[in-house]
Amino acid sequence: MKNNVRGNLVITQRTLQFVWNASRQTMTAILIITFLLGIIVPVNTIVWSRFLDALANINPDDHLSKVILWLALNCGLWVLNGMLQKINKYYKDMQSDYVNLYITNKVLDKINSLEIIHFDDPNVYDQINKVNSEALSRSISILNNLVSIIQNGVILLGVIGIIILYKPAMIALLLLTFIPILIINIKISSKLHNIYNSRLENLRLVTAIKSLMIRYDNIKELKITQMGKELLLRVSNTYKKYLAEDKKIRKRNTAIQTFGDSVELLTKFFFTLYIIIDCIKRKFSVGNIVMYITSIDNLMQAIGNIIVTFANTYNDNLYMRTLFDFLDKEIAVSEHERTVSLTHFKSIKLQHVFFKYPKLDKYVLEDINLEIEAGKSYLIVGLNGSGKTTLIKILSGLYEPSSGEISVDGVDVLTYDKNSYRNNFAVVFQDFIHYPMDVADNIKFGRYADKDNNSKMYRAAQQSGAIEFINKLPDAYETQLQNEWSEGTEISVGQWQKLAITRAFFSDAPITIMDEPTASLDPIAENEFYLGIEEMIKSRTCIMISHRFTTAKLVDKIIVIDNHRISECGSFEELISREGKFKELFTLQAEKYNLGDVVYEA
Ligand SMILES: Nc1ncnc2c1ncn2[C@@H]1O[C@H](COP(=O)(O)OP(=O)(O)OP(=O)(O)O)[C@@H](O)[C@H]1O
Repeated sequence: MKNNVRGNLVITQRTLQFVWNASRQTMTAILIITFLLGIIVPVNTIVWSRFLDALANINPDDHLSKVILWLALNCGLWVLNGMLQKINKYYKDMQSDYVNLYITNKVLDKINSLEIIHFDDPNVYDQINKVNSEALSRSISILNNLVSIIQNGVILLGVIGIIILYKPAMIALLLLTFIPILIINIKISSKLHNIYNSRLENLRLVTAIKSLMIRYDNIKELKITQMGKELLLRVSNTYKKYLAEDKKIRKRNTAIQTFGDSVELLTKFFFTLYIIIDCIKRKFSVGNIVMYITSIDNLMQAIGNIIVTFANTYNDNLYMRTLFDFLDKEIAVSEHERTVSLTHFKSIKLQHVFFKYPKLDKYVLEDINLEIEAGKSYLIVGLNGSGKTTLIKILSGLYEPSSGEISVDGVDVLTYDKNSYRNNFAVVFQDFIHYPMDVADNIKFGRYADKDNNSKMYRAAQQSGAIEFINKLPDAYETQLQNEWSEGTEISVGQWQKLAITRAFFSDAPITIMDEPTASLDPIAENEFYLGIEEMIKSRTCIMISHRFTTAKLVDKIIVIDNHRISECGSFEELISREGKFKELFTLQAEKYNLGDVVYEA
């Protein structure tokens, strides 16, 4: 969207559509009340002038009824004005909550629909951050601007109606004096927005440091390394730098705005003086003189408000543009129409697959040729950074290969609907999620469609070996996890890993992938895990990444990744009989387990 008049109108219109969609009834109430509030001002100006005239023309023996009537009417209008203001505030507060809910839903829905590749771009984080911190207040501000424009527009029409009877040229003259004020306001808004944008990434870093400092998991390391002070210093240095910049900007803006206000006041003074001299010459009544002076005052206020509102809307649009740019973000990262559902398969084949991450020039996977057969089990081994996890991400459909083909039973994977393809996988990543919820949710999130199937949950916990520690928790499966929440219980790293494995067992996905599943397990737990895996291997396709070669004999095939390529692939017997990378790594690890007379087979 462009930053021209048309672009701004489109953003304003889309924002108002948002506000309107959030709650139509509340918005209708706001518009009606705002209109009434606008009418009250010119009506009250006339009523007050009539009161003054009735008062000026009163004789000692006259009845006071006329004076009392106008005064009572004036008073009644003020009471009505006060009531409407309060009711309008109530509706505006409600509307603000509805808009908050509406925008939150839209943004989270969009975040949910983004692919992992979008999150490799730091700009996406800046955008989300800006949207999260600004979109609500800006859309409410645009609602307030709309309300202000309607109210001041009605006032403007009312008082123009009064002044036009007196001197129409005055209106044009007044409008002209406000043009420079509008330009100044827009320039200030643009500048502030540019400054805000230039700081986004640094401020995001500061927020990340602040939340890092209050994470329970991090506190132990911060206490030992005593890096809390250093982090605090970095946060406060960033703020101090911006504080110094803001001081300069605010000083200049204050000077400009004070000058603008003075010009406005002087204009008002000269207009009022002119009206008084002119009306006295033309022998107008006191009531009429007061009516014209008040009308000029109201007119200037209404024009001033409308101008400030336009400048604010322009400013808000700069922020709302980010929301709409974010919501309009292209989701399709592939030009293929992926509509076919994948329910079952016999084999997944990778042919000449190359892959590089968007930010890297080098390939992380090179010429990968591999067949994953349903019902078989695999172990992927290789040095750190060789590309094992990346291979899993490609296989499970999180990234598309840069070149080469993945096919399912001979059909290009790009034919299949992404989610239906991903439903075939249960993956335990190294950095799996610790859901801040209870144990049951942490397990059932593996396949939430089966959330009512508790016996399946108990079976999965049995298979993973998690059942024992879960039963010892204060509320067993209903125990809230993590100390940060009331009644929360902290569990160990290994116990979290067991839960993540249980989550995979709970899922019925035909392929289970586990990236370093035993890294945090004690020897007994590791043994239990392998018993569970032996069971799992019988019914599902299983792929494991592990630096521990204990699994090597359990699986049908071992895939060795060396320097981003598959260097070997075969059964344990085949690979151990070759003088390759696998034998080298296996022998190295086996030697480490050689304790005196006892040789522990890996
Ligand atoms: N999102 C990403 N963006 C850019 N580079 C990445 C990304 N993820 C991983 N890499 C890089 O890709 C390479 C392979 O990473 P990968 O995680 O696949 O290795 P790995 O074999 O699983 O390592 P480890 O055994 O340490 O888990 C590494 O050099 C890593 O820095």
